[in-house]
Amino acid sequence: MKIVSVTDNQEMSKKAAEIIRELVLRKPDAVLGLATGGTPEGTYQQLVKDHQENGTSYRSIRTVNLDEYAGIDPKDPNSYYAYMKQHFFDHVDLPDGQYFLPNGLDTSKEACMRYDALIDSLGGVDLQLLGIGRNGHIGFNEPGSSLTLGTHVVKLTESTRHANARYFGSIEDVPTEAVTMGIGTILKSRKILLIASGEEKADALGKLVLANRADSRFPASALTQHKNVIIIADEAALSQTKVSKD
Ligand SMILES: O=P(O)(O)OC[C@H]1O[C@](O)(CO)[C@@H](O)[C@@H]1O
Repeated sequence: MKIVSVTDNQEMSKKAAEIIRELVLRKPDAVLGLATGGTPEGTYQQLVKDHQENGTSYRSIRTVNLDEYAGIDPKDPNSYYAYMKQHFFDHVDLPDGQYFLPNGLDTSKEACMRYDALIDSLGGVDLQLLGIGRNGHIGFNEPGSSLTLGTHVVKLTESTRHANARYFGSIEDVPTEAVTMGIGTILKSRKILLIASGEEKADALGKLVLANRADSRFPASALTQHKNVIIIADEAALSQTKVSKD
């Protein structure tokens, strides 16, 4: 795992966007694995700015998202589909029909298998963007998740529901389940870019940097099994590690 230490969220977002942009320029039909949550918002802002200023094109790019809440209509403003439209899809020239998310309204085993088959049919993910949960979740793979599964339905932990309640009216409105790419799916990506910002991620980052084997109690540790992982984290997120700014 390569760790890049940056000053703050803005520098993290710029560096992450630069890596994505380089791939899009080098491979205009690349498959991008995308993430939601607070952390990647700045990265999408940078990519949109670059598209508007420099014309970087997404015409032939395909994207697949990590996860979606179960039971939430894509039209619901709290869906990850709506998040992606709001932060990225509606502001670049990525054609409709070239972006995919798990379907929160069809959580059947068949639908999950179809999502993995779709990713395979696109040729696999070139670059998977990841955030990290305070408890070490990646995608919505909570502690205790199998480290080999494909896309599947998960029960969200109360800590994740509370962390994400800021987007909902109240904790009662936060779904209890989600559909997520499994860690098996994530590890198939050719490259993984994990971003982390802020003190609330310091504990998780501290554990991740020290991890030397995959342990299902801390799902992000599965990244130790992948040969091409880059972590971009700011000083606050790295405050419990010995990694210092380059
Ligand atoms: O960036 P945030 O909002 O802290 O979320 C961290 C992670 O949690 C999730 O939103 C799921 O809870 C992931 O999609 C994300 O990577």
